[in-house]
Amino acid sequence: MSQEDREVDEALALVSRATEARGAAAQAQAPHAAGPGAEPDGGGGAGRTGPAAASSPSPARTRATPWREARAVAARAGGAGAPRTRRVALAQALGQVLAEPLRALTDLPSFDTSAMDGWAVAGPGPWWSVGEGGQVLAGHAGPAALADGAAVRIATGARVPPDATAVIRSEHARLDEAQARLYARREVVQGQDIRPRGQECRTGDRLLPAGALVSPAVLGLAAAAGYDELDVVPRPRVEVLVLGDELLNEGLPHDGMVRDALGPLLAPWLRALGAEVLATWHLGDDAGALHRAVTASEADLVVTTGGTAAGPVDHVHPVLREAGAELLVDGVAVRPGHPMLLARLAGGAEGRYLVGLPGNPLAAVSGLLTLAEPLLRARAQRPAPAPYSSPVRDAVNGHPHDTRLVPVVHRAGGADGNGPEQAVPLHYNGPAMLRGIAAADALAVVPPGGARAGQHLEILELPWTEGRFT
Ligand SMILES: Nc1nc2c(c(=O)[nH]1)N[C@H]1C(S)=C(S)[C@@H](COP(=O)(O)OP(=O)(O)OC[C@H]3O[C@@H](n4cnc5c(N)ncnc54)[C@H](O)[C@@H]3O)O[C@H]1N2
Ligand code: MOO
Repeated sequence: MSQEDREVDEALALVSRATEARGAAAQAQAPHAAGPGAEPDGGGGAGRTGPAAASSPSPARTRATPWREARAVAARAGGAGAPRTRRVALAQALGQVLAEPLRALTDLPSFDTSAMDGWAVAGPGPWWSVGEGGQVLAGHAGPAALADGAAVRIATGARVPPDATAVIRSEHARLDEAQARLYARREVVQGQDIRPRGQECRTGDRLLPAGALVSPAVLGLAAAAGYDELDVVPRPRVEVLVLGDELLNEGLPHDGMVRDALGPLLAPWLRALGAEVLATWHLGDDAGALHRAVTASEADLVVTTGGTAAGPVDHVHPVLREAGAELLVDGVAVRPGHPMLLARLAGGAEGRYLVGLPGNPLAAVSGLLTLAEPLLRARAQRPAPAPYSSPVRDAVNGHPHDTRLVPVVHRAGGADGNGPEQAVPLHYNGPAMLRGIAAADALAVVPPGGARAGQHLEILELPWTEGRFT
């Protein structure tokens, strides 16, 4: 490993082989993430739980939904209700998905077009130069038909005159000005450098399917194909409620208070998942305020942070009960993040939902990807990315019963760095830590029991690596 690699490893806090070898040996006894910077799973809650909690059955454990099933439940919830569509001006469609297939409103090109600056010619040469020194320019109405044996100057993008048989690039032609005769410097092939009408598409051709993400290139294609507006799936509206009296919005932590790490993280992350974020509210630990906010919200999805566990100020469960919500997922067999929940809120013909994220920051990210992401994806009718897996460079400790989500970076394998890509697990993956995920490219899905070095693990990309634009 070069010095530079070492520095990168250090900067990204990568798990060292030595650490993992130790960890793998200890795996059978110790279910938790090992190595410097890792915390015992479930140990982020200010010492309220010990390492033994994960392996001793608890009420939460018995009703925890398996990780994959929890994602499927969330996707089904997001997909419930009638499909929705909204017509927006082209520029507003960026980053949204097409509600209808994009069909060409015109042939493209819509006329026979010169692909080069040069001469349009009819029949075999040499040709008489016609047009009195003028030329056929792009953006002009139909030129006159070209007589057999004639040549006229033409610009790239101009309409090719009727009866022209080829275009000769200016550098491949020689004009004898005295005689007004044009000679080709090389063989001329019928149709050369003419883009025939309809070469790219015919009117009505399906250019893209419904569900395609409107990228900058799609905007360009839609404009070329004649669109001023597009029918897109409206972004799901999300409201974020940050709970906790101990949270500060600025400055250094002091007197047992900590900075709110989730308010700044959630709104842009949710936007990257295709949502429109209506607001982020800081509600403290006030059950009344939470009840009012949940019942009054007009969002399709309310996301809360903190208050999911069973502490004295953990108000999410009681407030949901009081609000007549139906719990669809109440705890997930995943680390971190197992207290996460999904509820269907009363009211709203198309279904309104609440995702309760645990307060520990990486646990909240886990809940975001486990419950909010599939729900929003289905609601926005975005197709799920093709699942993919990557071999993990180092062994990763597993939880005995639960799935683990572990931040990883993608790195080329092999001693020379030219081998196939591997996922390298990062340090600082404890539930209360963001240091690992902030350096990560993705999260690896580690099955119960852990993974061997080289084992293929499912990879969850972070949404900004998927190329979202908003
Ligand atoms: N008796 C038990 N206690 C806990 C359990 C359990 O099963 N039994 N689970 C632990 C696990 S695991 C997690 S995760 C947390 C979930 O707790 P809550 O969702 O109720 O979250 P809080 O108690 O409000 O906060 C937990 C932790 O996170 C900090 N926090 C909260 N919000 C933020 C924020 N916006 N930015 C930064 N940090 C935040 C908070 O200060 C606490 O340190 O419960 C365990 N306990
Ligand atoms: O382990 Mo908790 O689920 O810290 O996230």
